[in-house]
Amino acid sequence: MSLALVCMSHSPLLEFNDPPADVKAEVEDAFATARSFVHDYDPTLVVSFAPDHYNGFFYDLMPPFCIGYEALGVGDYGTTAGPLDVPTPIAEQLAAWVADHDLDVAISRKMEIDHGAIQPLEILFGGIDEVPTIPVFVNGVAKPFVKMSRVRRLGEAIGSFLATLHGERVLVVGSGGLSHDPPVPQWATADDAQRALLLDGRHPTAAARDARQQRVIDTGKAFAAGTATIQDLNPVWDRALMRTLATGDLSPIDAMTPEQMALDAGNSAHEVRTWVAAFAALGQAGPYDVLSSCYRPIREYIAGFGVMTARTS
Ligand SMILES: O=C(O)/C=C/c1cccc(O)c1O
Ligand SMILES: [Fe+2]
Repeated sequence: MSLALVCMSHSPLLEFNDPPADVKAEVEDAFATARSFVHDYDPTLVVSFAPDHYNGFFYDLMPPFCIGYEALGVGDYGTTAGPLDVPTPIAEQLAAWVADHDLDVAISRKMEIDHGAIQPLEILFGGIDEVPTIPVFVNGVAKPFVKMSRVRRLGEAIGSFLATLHGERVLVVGSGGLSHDPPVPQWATADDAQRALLLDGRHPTAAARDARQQRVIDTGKAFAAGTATIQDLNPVWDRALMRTLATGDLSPIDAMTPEQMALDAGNSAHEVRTWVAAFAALGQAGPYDVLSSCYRPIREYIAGFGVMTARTS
């Protein structure tokens, strides 16, 4: 049984802030390469590892991982709102398999997902319900964070299940990272209004959503102009991680700690957990080859921006 993988940074600023034309063209090329890879592979099932940014998961109940049995996009930053085509019986079997492999994963029969999960589906497939998709939430924003070894083990457990699905062509997607520090509030430093959002800010008014998003868009513009106070991108860290993922030996990642990751690469660098889970899943089908790999630090997007495709050898 073979598996295929696309890992990509996401940024809600793709449609709002423009980097220099050559950089934008490089990103478009990387997306086109990934699209063509996916088109040739022609997946029958997608498993999407993605974080959330306090649009679907809040501190009233924040799991480290959650498998969606049904899911819908919330429509932040102009992304598609509405239901995904989730194959519920397969998602249920997946959750049972993962539980049987000693991993404690939440499930949701109504998972609300944001740009983190929606953007790759739109970019790769042109829509959110084109191919049956099981969304797997991997917390990459809200402390506390589980160990990286736990993320690797989740990916391995999911990959070992996918390897049993004869007759399916499964694409695993990891969405997020790499180094970046967008102005997502942190509980410890949040004011009262921000804490209310972090606690249970589901379904904001359009005005509240616009205000929140405008702050991020403005920060991206200021970051590009050199006037933002957020932590800088770290291309050395990003490229090193991409090299490790490409080797097929993910064991060095177990030593990464959340504290050091945030210091080195920003508070949202934890989103790389999705890449680690996706590569760990891919590795369960045997050795793999990275077929394309592209990287640019892009301040306009507030993202160390990487796109990788890989496939079982
Ligand atoms: O508005 C948010 O919550 C997040 C914005 C953002 C900005 C840049 C890169 C990312 O991965 C983001 O999620
Ligand atoms: Fe993000």
